[in-house]
Amino acid sequence: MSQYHPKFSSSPIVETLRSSLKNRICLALDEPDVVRARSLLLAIGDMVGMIKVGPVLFMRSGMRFLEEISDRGIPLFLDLKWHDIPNTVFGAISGLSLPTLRLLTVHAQGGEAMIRAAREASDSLPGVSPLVLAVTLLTHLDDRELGRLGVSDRGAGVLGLGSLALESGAHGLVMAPGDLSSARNRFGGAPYLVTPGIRWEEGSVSGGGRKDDQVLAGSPKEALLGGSDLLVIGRPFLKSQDPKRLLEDLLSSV
Ligand SMILES: O=c1ccn([C@@H]2O[C@H](COP(=O)(O)O)[C@@H](O)[C@H]2O)c(=O)[nH]1
Repeated sequence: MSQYHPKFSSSPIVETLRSSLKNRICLALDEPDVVRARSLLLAIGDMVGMIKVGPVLFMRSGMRFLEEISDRGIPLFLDLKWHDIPNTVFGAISGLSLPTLRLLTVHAQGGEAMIRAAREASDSLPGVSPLVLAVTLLTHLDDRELGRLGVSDRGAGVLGLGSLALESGAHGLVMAPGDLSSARNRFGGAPYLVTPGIRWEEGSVSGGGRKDDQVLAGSPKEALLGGSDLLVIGRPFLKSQDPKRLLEDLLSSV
């Protein structure tokens, strides 16, 4: 029997985001060279559902590049994975002013008060409030590393952190493709579930058959079948000779 958690009922803001995105592909723009980042933005920015900016680009271009994406009307995911005391996280999020910002991240391990502060700050932003996503267990952590962090069972760790985060006000979670099915089984369809660690080898263009540091990589099909709302893909596009064709092949295969 499914252990669906009745507390997590569908929220209009999550449903609106689900129905408004062009597709479920999110380009992770982890490009240190701003000129190259811009050329990828111009090549495929209008074709993906969302663009994610994390510390790699943010440290080089600050808010400027985020504003550039937002000015183009592209849904934006700010992935700075805050993990700090509640007051600091509240202050960071409440300073945001990006009209197309739709997702932001905190670490679930920051705990209940921090996640509540993130949610409160996000709710108070003018315009459409971004969803607060909590990162459960990072996709590069193998069992040995998890053991050293005191986590003996990955699945239980993801579900435990996921429960904590959703009960504390997070709209959704970030997890590896292989963790999705048990999360959907436990939490139901309401939370917005995002999956990085996407790798594939299909069709005429390779989607980065190598896993890089993504120990828990899974294919786009696995992630979609597991119930992912958004597939976060970086290096396969960043390293591709023809990112537009790679994206077209991917979109036609899923
Ligand atoms: O557990 C996590 C959380 C976030 N990420 C981010 O997703 C992308 C993945 O990029 P690839 O190049 O496709 O591996 C990257 O921005 C990470 O910071 C993650 O990989 N795992």
